[in-house]
Amino acid sequence: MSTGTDQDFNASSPLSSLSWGGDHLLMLDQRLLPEEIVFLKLYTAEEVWEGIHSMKVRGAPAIGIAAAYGVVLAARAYPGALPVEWLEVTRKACAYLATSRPTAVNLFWALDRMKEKAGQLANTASSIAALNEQLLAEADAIRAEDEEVCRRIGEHALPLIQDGMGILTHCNAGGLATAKYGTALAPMYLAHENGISFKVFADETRPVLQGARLTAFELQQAGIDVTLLADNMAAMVMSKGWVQAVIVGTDRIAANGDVANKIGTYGVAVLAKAHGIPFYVASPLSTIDLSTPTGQDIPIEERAAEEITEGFGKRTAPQGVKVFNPAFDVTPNEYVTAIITEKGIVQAPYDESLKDLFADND
Ligand SMILES: CSC[C@H]1O[C@H](OP(=O)(O)O)[C@H](O)[C@@H]1O
Repeated sequence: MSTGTDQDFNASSPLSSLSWGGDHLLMLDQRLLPEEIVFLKLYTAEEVWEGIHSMKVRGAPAIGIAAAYGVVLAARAYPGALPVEWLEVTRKACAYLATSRPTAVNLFWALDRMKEKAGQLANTASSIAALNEQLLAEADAIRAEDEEVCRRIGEHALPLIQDGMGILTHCNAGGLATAKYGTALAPMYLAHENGISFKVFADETRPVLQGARLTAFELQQAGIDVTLLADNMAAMVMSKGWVQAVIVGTDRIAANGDVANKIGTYGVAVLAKAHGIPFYVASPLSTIDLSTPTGQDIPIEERAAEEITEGFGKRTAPQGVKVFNPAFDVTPNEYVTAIITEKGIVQAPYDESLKDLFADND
């Protein structure tokens, strides 16, 4: 396990995906990027559920943060004065928001934390208004902690980026997927701020095009050299010697180090291994799920056929054709060179090194 420096950095996504507006959650509609920048004011847990499910907000940490504020909105809507009823409202909101998407463990991690906090608060002799203020403070803390966690991931990963390197990434694990900085993109922002010269190759990441629409957008805005690739081009750029490292994010890491991430990541990992290129996964501890034994136990979301048959705004496949649209795949741990966390970089054997990360949390 390595230890990072205490550098700070300001660069990140040019836009914040989520912020609290006093009585609403302000959510950037990421489905409209990069052409349109539209912020939505959400006033109910139902609107937050829909924002997560339809991917207006996406990215494991951002999904967890949005859900936390969704619980706050539900609690604030309780009209009564009984803490026991208030607690029931918050618990129902947590269960409801947990149905919005199945794979990113940050959603359940954040909701479990909000549920635990609500349980603690309901046992105090506070007014409902005070309970709501303290529950909001917990959602704010989840957001603020994620920002610090991503910054630390950037610091620990910084030594992996040297002058002249080419780095390939898949999907979007940038500031838009988190509170700020991102996970996989955090070291890229920090390296750029430190004057390191490197190139990024961003897979467009079909079918929702998070790489083209979000990663290319974020990095271009930050002045980072980014080249957009169709997903079937990764092998060629690796064969040309243009890529010296792959850095991706993740939605859930199982206890054995298997990594669930955006569909297509597994293929990139196999290609990286075939070309002798290190494959790094940037992950907050909140995305590591020791209660899930292996990658085969991770629920993989399947999304609507239209994301594939009409993803570019026009039909590109025959009516009635069968479609398989898994939103994630699982990269077996043997393809993972190292996992970069806010506590440092860990390597195999992951069933031990991941457990050690949580040892001093007990
Ligand atoms: C920093 S988490 C980013 C992670 O989430 C993305 O999935 P989605 O856009 O469907 O929420 C993708 O797997 C990214 O690697």
